[in-house]
Amino acid sequence: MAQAPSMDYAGSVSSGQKHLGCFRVHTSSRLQCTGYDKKSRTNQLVVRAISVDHPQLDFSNPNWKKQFQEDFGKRFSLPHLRDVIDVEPRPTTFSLKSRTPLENLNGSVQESWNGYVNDDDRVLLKVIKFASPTSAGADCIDPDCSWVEQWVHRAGPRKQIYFEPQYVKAGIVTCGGLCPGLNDVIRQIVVTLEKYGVKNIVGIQHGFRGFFEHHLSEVPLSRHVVQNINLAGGSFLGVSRGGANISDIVDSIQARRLDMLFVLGGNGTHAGANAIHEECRKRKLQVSIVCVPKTIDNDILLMDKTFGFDTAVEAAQRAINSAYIEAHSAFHGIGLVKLMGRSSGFITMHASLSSGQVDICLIPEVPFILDGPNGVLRHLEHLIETKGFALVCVAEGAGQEYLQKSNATDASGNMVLGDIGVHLQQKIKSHFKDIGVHSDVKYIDPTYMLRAVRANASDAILCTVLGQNAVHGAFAGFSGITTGVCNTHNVYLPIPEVIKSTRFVDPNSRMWHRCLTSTGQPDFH
Ligand SMILES: Nc1ncnc2c1ncn2[C@@H]1O[C@H](COP(=O)(O)OP(=O)(O)OP(=O)(O)O)[C@@H](O)[C@H]1O
Ligand SMILES: O=P(O)(O)OC[C@H]1O[C@](O)(CO)[C@@H](O)[C@@H]1O
Ligand SMILES: [Mg+2]
Repeated sequence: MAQAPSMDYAGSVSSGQKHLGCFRVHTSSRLQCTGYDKKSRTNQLVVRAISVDHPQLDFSNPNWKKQFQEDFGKRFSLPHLRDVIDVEPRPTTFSLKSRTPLENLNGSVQESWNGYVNDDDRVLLKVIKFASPTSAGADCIDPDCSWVEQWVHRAGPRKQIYFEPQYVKAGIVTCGGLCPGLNDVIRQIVVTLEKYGVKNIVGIQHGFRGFFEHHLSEVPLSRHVVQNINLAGGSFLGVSRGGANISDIVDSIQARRLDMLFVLGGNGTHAGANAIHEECRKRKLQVSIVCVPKTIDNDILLMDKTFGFDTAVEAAQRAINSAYIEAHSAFHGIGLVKLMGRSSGFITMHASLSSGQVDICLIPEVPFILDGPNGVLRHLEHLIETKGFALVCVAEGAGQEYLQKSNATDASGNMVLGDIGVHLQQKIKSHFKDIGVHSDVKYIDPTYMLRAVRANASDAILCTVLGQNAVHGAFAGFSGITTGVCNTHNVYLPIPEVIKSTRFVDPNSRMWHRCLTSTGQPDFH
């Protein structure tokens, strides 16, 4: 039997006269809160959409919103070099007019229009006002789902910078697994640095290992070197997992005399980059550490999407369409496709939605049972009976409770998963054999084909924006930040806020409901 998502006690909230006990649901970033119901004399589920960040807020206090916003402002304020060292700003060298910065032809300073981002510019993080915690996808702070503005910092070039470009040495490193668009981001970082006037740009090879494995030398980078690297997939600098000894890395940063480090990676890389930033602060180094989130899994909090995701979804279409053709042409054909997504089902959900051919979409966030009248296998029987074939799309992290746990981890400490695709294939085959119905199961696992391709057009644009904004963030003196897109606008976020947890598909969201509408699948529990 598949288990319901596990829950931990996460504190209590007060709402009016009610005192609610709240539990964190492990597959979501929400809390479920229960309160005593006088009528039934039992604890009842009162609300299931309170943000996990503030279970301690007293909502009966009329000032709670102010308190929340103050705290939010602190959490999302961007760490800056001047917080720990004396650094003076200077006028930017990043010219939007390809002429002397901030000057007209006659030499007078141009005040009216400048095209730079003001340090006080903000972007609204949440844009829906949910009328009730029961609204689809509701993400509430208090049990009444009150509207509270949550502002984050806008990304982009500032008028004032904190480095003298001609003396800057900048490094770029790509960590974790591959992702379409890595080369596009590297390229944009290099050309933007050059636009500021930076001449010393180097690539660190094979992730964090490149900092201390001596045979991995620095790769000099320039517009000329990176000109065409976006035409191929992979990483021009190489990637790796593991090998993040923070103190050694910071020693290496000092020895190399790096002033800026651009770190491209997922959750693990962001944790590493933040630790590097903290160590640099401790040593009072004038070094900016800026991340660009990279993951086909789209599992980074707060962002609309990460680069590479769209391309991976597109690459998955070939596998899904092939499985469909095979299943459709075979007698009682069942196509089964397993797609990447260690703990989040975004690729599988979006690929299923995009193809429109999938009958059953299985993701880690939504538990399912295989056997019994409500199970996946019974529904497959129904599909074979009614339409003669079926197509299943499963995320690699789904249904792990059905598989033997090995407790093995990769070099970065990520859990090595069991193969749900092979398990499902065997279960489906033996089920149809047992009930005496012919079936022809065709299993496709495209694995790395999803991420070893070059970025598609929309990801290439996203990479361009992110790469450029990363450089603007470093020159603006921020460190320990990452850059992303929130509600279509470009922002800087402090790293700890995006790695509080993995981002999951919300089973109460409209997108998951759309997927269910499209597949027509029932609840498998
Ligand atoms: N908590 C952590 N603290 C410091 N460093 C970490 C942490 N977790 C992972 N790292 C380091 O970050 C690098 C990348 O981590 P990981 O292999 O998990 O990839 P990732 O960035 O999460 O990307 P992907 O989406 O491909 O998994 C590795 O060198 C790893 O050692
Ligand atoms: O085999 P590797 O390189 O460790 O990468 C596998 C993992 O990388 C991811 O694509 C994330 O980048 C996961 O979906 C997958 O489990
Ligand atoms: Mg990871």
